[in-house]
Amino acid sequence: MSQCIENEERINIDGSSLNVNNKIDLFSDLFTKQSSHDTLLILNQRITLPFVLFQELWETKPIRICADGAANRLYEYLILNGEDNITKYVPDYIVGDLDSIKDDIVDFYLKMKVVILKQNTQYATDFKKCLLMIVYNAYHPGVLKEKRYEDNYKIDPVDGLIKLNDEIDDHKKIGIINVIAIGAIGGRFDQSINAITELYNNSGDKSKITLRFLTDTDIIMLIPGNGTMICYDSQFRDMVIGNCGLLPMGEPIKLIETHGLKWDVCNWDSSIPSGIVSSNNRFSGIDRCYIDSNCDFVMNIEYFPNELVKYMNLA
Ligand SMILES: Nc1ncnc2c1ncn2[C@@H]1O[C@H](COP(=O)(O)OP(=O)(O)OP(=O)(O)O)[C@@H](O)[C@H]1O
Ligand SMILES: Cc1ncc(C[n+]2csc(CCO)c2C)c(N)n1
Repeated sequence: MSQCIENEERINIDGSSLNVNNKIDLFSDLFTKQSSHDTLLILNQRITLPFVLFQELWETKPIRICADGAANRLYEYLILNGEDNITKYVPDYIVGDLDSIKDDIVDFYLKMKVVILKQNTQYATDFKKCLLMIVYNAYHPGVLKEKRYEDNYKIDPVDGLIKLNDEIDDHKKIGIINVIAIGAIGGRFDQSINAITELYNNSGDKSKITLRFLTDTDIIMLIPGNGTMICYDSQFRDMVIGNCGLLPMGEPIKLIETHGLKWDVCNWDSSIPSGIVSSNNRFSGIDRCYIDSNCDFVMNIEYFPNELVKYMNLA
C-alpha cells in the first residue's frame, strides 16, 4: 500500500539501517574541487550568477569549456564585471558548429590560445560535442593545445570527436568526471529537454561523467535508483536550500521509501501521465535525506545564490 506522511520541518535521520548505495554531498560535490577532471561547462544563455559565485565555480573546476555561442556570453559577462576579467577567465576549449560565436570573439580567444574546435555534424547538439571534448581531454589532456586552429587540430570538422571518443582506451583509469553546466535549463524548451536527455545519457555505472546543472534558482541532477543518501550540513540546509521536486521525467518511477522529506513517501508510484509527482517538497532531514527508488529520476533543489555566497564566506 502506498503511503505519504507529513513530517515536522526538521527531523533527525538515522542512516544506520538504510541501504545506501550512492552518496551525494550537495555542497562539496558541486562547489569544491573533487578531481583534476572537474569541469565547468558554459552553454549559450546569458550568465546572471553573482560574480563571486561564478569565480568560485571557475576556480574549483580545473577544466572550463564553452559551447559555441557561450563564448560570447562569457566574454560579455566578464566585461560587465570589470574589463580585466577577460584575460583572467580564459576557457580551455570552445566547441561546436561555431555558427553562433562572433568573429571578434574567435579572434580574441585564439590570441588567448584557447582551443576552438569546429564540429559541424547536425546529428549532435553543441552541448553533446562539449561532453565528447571533456571526455577526450580527460584521456588526452592538453594534446590539442599543441596543434593548430587553422587545420582544426587535425580533427575531422564534421564529427571527428565522435570517432576519437570511440577509439578511447578506457582501461586507463581516470575516475569520474564531474561536470557542472550553467545555461543548460531555461530559455528554449527543446534545448532544456535535450539537457535532461544528457542527464540520462550520462548515467549508470559505465558513465564517465556525472552531470549536474546549476541555474539561478536550482541545482538539477539525476538521483540514482537503489538507495541514495543526499547529505548536507544543517546550516547549508537552513540558509541555502528551499524546495525540491522528485521528477519522473525519463520514465515512471516507484519511490520505494524516502526518509527526510517534509512529505515522505513509501511504495509510491509516480509518473507524469498519471499526474502523480512529488513537487513542492523540501528536505526535513537535519543533515541528510534518503531516497530509495526503483530507477533514476530527476531532482531539482531550489537554492538561493546570495545565501550560498554568504555560506561560502564570499560576500
Ligand atoms: N535558447 C536556448 N535555451 C537553452 N539552451 C540553449 C539555448 N541556446 C543554446 N543553448 C545551449 O547552448 C548550446 C550552444 O548553443 P549555440 O547557440 O551556441 O549553438 P546552436 O547551434 O544554437 O546550438 P545547437 O547546435 O546545440 O542547437 C546548445 O547546445 C544548448 O545546450
Ligand atoms: C531526428 C532529428 N531531429 C532533429 C535533428 C536536428 N538536429 C539535431 S542536433 C542538431 C545540431 C544543432 O547544431 C540538429 C540540427 C536531427 N539531426 N535529427
